[in-house]
Amino acid sequence: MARRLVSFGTEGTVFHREPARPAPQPAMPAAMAMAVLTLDGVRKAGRGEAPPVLAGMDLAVARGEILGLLGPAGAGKSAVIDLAAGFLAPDAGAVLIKGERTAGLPAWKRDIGLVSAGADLFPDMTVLGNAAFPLEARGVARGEREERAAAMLARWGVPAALHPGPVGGLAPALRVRVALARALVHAPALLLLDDALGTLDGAAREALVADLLRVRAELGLTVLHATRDAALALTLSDRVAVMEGGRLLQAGAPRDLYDRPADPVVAAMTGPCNRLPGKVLAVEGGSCHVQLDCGLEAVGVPVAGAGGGPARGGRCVLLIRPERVAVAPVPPAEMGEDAVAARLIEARFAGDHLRLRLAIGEGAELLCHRPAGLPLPEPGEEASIAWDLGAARVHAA
Ligand SMILES: Nc1ncnc2c1ncn2[C@@H]1O[C@H](COP(=O)(O)OP(=O)(O)OP(=O)(O)O)[C@@H](O)[C@H]1O
Repeated sequence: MARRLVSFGTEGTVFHREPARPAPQPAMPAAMAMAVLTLDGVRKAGRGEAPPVLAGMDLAVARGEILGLLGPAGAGKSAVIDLAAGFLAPDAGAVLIKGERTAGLPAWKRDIGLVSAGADLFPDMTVLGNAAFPLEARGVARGEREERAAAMLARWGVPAALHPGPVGGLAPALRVRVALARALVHAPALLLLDDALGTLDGAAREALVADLLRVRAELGLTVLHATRDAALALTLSDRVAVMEGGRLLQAGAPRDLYDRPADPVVAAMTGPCNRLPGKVLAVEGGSCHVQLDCGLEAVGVPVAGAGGGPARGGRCVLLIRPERVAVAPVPPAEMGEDAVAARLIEARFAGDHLRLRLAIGEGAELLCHRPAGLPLPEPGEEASIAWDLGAARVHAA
């Protein structure tokens, strides 16, 4: 029998070949001129028959902002970093740093610092030598550069005096810290991080995220960081830009992206999400009534995507995050008017929460995250589920 799921009470400096008088450039829009980094309609073709690396990318990183580039392998995140760093040239469009076009400007003349995956330190140099290198390349005298490098290393919790030898044997977390000190010692306008925290996990990663946020506040950094890790992107960033296949899918504040993804792909990339396919019965007053393929009837918020919103009679998909599904070890009538029968398939302990797999309707499965310690049904036992109307979002399929 069709049931209805609706609201429930859960809740280096060399000058060369530059023209004496630069050619006049078209006027920049104000927002572009104020951004530290701008990608303006950047295209980059793939190799041979491969699809484009970037298919018309617009992106702006504002001064003082931490912008996370989030996407799967091959999305084009490193390409964006490499374009900003000057390791890659666009086929069309423009890359601007502090409002200045960068075409032809080599990497070492750009006002940037870069930490790539694996940190890429000079293995035979000391910690201090590595951190001081950008100043040495800029002709800063030895005494001053070592003083500045030591101060920057201390900011990252690496006292140079404690690490007098070559960096070759340093632990991964220390390597990343030295690489960060090296990237920032010359006070660049933009810090580029290409999966810089990818070699770290657990406490080491947590500590580095905390230090990045602290140093950002101390120095007023502007950061563009690329990662495949949704949790890291959401935690570290003021804004996240979600990419796939060389395109920007959606950019926004972490909370907005997570709670209001523009489409199911962004929803899946930003965290675990249940997808229940169905057919639209009606769209009225900000609600979308859906006949789910599993036989249940449900209501969610209709979402207007790039191709339009859900329309009566059309196929759709209802999305709901696992933590927005309430579960009770009681029959639906006891849980509430809009609760629906469910059966617990499996409960797995995940530290700060339990991961429940529940069977609903005919052949559908729902993932649910619940804080440990709440009363839950045993596997195989009858149970009930419900969710708030606003937690379910309906997209046209
Ligand atoms: N110089 C280049 N010219 C043409 N294609 C390239 C170039 N560099 C990389 N690519 C291709 O561009 C695509 C995007 O690669 P990119 O490294 O930017 O992805 P990514 O999102 O950073 O992935 P990952 O998370 O694995 O690092 C890949 O298919 C890659 O093979």
